[in-house]
Amino acid sequence: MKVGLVGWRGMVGSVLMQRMQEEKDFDLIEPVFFTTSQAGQDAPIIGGITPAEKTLQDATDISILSTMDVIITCQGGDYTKAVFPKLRESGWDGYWIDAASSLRMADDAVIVLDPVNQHVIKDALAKGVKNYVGGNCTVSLMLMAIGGLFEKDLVEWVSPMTYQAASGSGAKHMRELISQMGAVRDNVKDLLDDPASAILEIDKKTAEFIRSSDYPTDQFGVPLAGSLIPYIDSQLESGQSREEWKAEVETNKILGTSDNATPIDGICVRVGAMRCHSQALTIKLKKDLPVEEIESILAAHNDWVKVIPNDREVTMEELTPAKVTGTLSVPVGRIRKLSMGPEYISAFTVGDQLLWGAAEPLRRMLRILLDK
Ligand SMILES: NC(=O)C1=CN([C@@H]2O[C@H](COP(=O)(O)OP(=O)(O)OC[C@H]3O[C@@H](n4cnc5c(N)ncnc54)[C@H](OP(=O)(O)O)[C@@H]3O)[C@@H](O)[C@H]2O)C=CC1
Ligand SMILES: N[C@@H](CC(=O)OP(=O)(O)O)C(=O)O
Repeated sequence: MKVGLVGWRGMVGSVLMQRMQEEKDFDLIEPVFFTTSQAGQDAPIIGGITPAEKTLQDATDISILSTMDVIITCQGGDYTKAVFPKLRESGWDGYWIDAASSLRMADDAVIVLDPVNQHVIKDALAKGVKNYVGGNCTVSLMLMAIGGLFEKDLVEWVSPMTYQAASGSGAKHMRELISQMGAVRDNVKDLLDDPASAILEIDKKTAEFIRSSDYPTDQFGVPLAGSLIPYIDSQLESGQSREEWKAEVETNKILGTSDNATPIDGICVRVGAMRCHSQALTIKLKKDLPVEEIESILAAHNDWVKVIPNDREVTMEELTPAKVTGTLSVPVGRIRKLSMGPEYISAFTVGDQLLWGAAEPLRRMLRILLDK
């Protein structure tokens, strides 16, 4: 299979390349590397495979793109909007696998997260659907964590309150978060070095610095380190942010449930984590189940979810971005009955936003096509 790779050197694309090497996907495909800015430069040798096309191909050239059996793009929504319609209009009938959100809600596209919706993907393939799009990171990570409850039709509604990492905004934002962290410390270094200095002086100097124009905020526009940003993506008429809107529409589409049957709504917040999104979930179940049964349903759902007992020490060790970052593990813990009633439970989950949140569902979709 000739597989065109677009966006492979970006942040999501690089994670995809890493995973494809680890899983030896390159042994099974004929890769062709595309670029929007470096056409003609040397193509990379990834996974020990020298590509047949030894130079980077122009990612806007419809005639070259249309010779691909599959195109995987992590290039972003603007690229998809500019190239995809022209490619289809040219008569190209290959498989389009995309990380961007632009095509997600289109009728002829499936949102892919195969540990959760393999049946939806298989049905779509049988019907000849050719467009497969990765879901929003918070949505995919929530479903990897509590997919078992949805599978057993136990969920009446969910309210996810998110703690989203800087990586969701892109590589430059990750760099800025670290710059902010370093700047905060540098600003009070002398006071920190002096054990006799007053904490309120350190605090005052820090607060003034974070609010000042000297604080590096070119990317986020406002402070993140030492603060947080309670708004992600654009503003909608409904009062939701676009990120919040995605929770309900994408979850229901992934699950193949019609008319947004399961309400899912909460507030999305950016925090100073690097690449792991966390979410505190309030879940109303359709019936009262013992916590042990809920835990075993969650644990049995897929190979990556890991139920963390609601114990202080284990939770502090296991249920954090610091622990999970760079791994495919999706721990879920803090599972307990809430005082609102026996059907109301809490849960807290963490997942790597670039792996299950972005690259991994795309990689696995390619594998599904290869195994077809
Ligand atoms: N960030 C995220 O968390 C998520 C992102 N996505 C989707 O993936 C898209 C891409 O995101 P992301 O990977 O963060 O974007 P990046 O900005 O890291 O990469 C996008 C493109 O920028 C170009 N580029 C220019 N300069 C550089 C450089 N110095 N290093 C690497 N690439 C460079 C590359 O294209 P070229 O080679 O053509 O110049 C690259 O493919 C998003 O727009 C979004 O649609 C989806 C889920 C999560
Ligand atoms: N919006 C997400 C990242 C992202 O790219 O989402 P989407 O794929 O839905 O555009 C975040 O900021 O964390």
